[in-house]
Amino acid sequence: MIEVSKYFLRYKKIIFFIFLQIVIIQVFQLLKPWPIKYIFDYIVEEKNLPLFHIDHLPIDFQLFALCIAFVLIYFLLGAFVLANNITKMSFGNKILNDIRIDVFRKLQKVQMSYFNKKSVGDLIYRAINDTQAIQIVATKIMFPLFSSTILLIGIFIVIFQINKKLLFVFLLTIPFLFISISFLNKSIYKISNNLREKESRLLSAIENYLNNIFVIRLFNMEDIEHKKLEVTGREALKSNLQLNLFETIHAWVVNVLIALGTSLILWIGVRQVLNSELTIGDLIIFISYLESLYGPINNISQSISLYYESQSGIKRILSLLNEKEIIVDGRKVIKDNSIENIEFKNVYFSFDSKKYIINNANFKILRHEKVALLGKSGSGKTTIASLIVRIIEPSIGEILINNLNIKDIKIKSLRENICLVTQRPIIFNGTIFENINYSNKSGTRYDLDEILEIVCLDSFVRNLPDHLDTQVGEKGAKLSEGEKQRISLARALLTDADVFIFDEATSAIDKDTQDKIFERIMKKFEDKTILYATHRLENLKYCDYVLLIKEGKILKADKSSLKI
Ligand SMILES: Nc1ncnc2c1ncn2[C@@H]1O[C@H](COP(=O)(O)OP(=O)(O)OP(=O)(O)O)[C@@H](O)[C@H]1O
Repeated sequence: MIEVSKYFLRYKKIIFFIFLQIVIIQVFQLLKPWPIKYIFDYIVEEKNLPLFHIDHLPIDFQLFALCIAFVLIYFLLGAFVLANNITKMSFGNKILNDIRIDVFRKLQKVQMSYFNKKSVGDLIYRAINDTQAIQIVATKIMFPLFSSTILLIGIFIVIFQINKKLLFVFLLTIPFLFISISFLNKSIYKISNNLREKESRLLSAIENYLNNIFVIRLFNMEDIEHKKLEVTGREALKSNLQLNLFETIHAWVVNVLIALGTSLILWIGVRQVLNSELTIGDLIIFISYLESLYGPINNISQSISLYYESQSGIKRILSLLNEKEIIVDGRKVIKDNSIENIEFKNVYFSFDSKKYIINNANFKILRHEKVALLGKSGSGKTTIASLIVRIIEPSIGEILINNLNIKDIKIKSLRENICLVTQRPIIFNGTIFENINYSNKSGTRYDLDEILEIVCLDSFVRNLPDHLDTQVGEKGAKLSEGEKQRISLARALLTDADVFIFDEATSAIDKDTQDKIFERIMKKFEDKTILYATHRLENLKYCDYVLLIKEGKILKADKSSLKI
């Protein structure tokens, strides 16, 4: 709870305002039956009201005033409840937003190995559902608990003034209520924990299904996949039913105990009225308070169950927010166009701390050099590229840029100056222009003609009816793999990076087009440092020398020594 409280403390003023509204609301709640009491005890008995020195006024007018007061109390109560709900909702949404932003920020910082351990479905569940647990603490636990406590105290004070004997009878039922509630809460906590895990598993299964729908069809796996989904869905449903069942039993036990207490109080109260120990007006107040008295107790019990339910969500969110294996940002900024060298010094890298993918890498790339990273599939080319832009970090050794440890450099500055084009192009749902212009933070609509020509997309775009404003579909569904790669390349070339890393960025493009693209890039970006990963020997003609990766070792090689 202490860790969660920082989200609340940011809104101290709003919280104070909400508490104030709650106090006013509870005062109106307590006032509700009083006009009726006065009508029965004074107007019906044709006595003058003791209130507000209005005993000289006619009885009709006093009755009218009490009727107006009755309506006014309900009107003002409703108005304050409305204002309170709006304030609570906006506060709850603010907290939810803050936590979600922190979750997304954290996801940007955690080591990539974190994503090996967690499925996307699980992460979506944490970001959407688990974050709501903290919102629930605020809106459905903290405030209802406060308002119920205030109302309970108010009711106890008033009833104590009216009739101590009845209050004592009522108080007897409370321990039974709480004992049974805490017993049921334990079961609810266990089931809700289980339900969260199952629902997160179901979300992962659905996400997996939707992502792989193409392969599922190709291999006629529909029936098997549907069965898997059915089993996961059934498990989630079972937990959901269990939770529902326990919540219903919970409400049942509470209601029976409430009925028991109420009948006891009525039994004694009515007899007191018959013996003239209690006025009818007081009994009306009493019965009315009884109804609202059990409301707060019920609220408190529900808040306790919700507290237990929300614990598992909060735990899951905190485990993500407290994840220790993060990439810590550096402080030093690289000036634009100033990268003189990139050096690997005794670098080892392993995804699982067992086998080193990169095994004592030592090399230095100098300014303006064009370097090919050559290696078989799975040899570690992407790993080297990811290390340079600090998507992952060396297990041992150092990477230096301008003789500065990469860990000391601000990540933003690093990635502004070194641009990586990934092997698998990442395309967003939007237009071609939006996809290419993504890297342009200024928002101005650049003239893309030159870039389009370099990546051989000019005639393709020209022939489209909507040209650059053509929608590409979800993940670029309306484009070929080669077109996606060229859009991804264009996006990178639009940046003002000092170093470009192309990780097999043209692997899906035909040889002639690829040659044209390479030639144009090398000419246009002659003054840039370029590292490109490839497993095709014919691509070596554009480099000054080759870094050859074999079994995790990296050797510098002359391209003429390799058979092209
Ligand atoms: N997230 C990961 N977790 C565990 N192992 C991984 C992960 N990503 C890659 N690997 C392993 O690391 C090794 C190097 O992978 P990498 O992607 O760097 O190779 P590559 O040379 O780029 O291959 P390709 O030419 O096929 O793209 C491979 O054996 C791969 O199985």
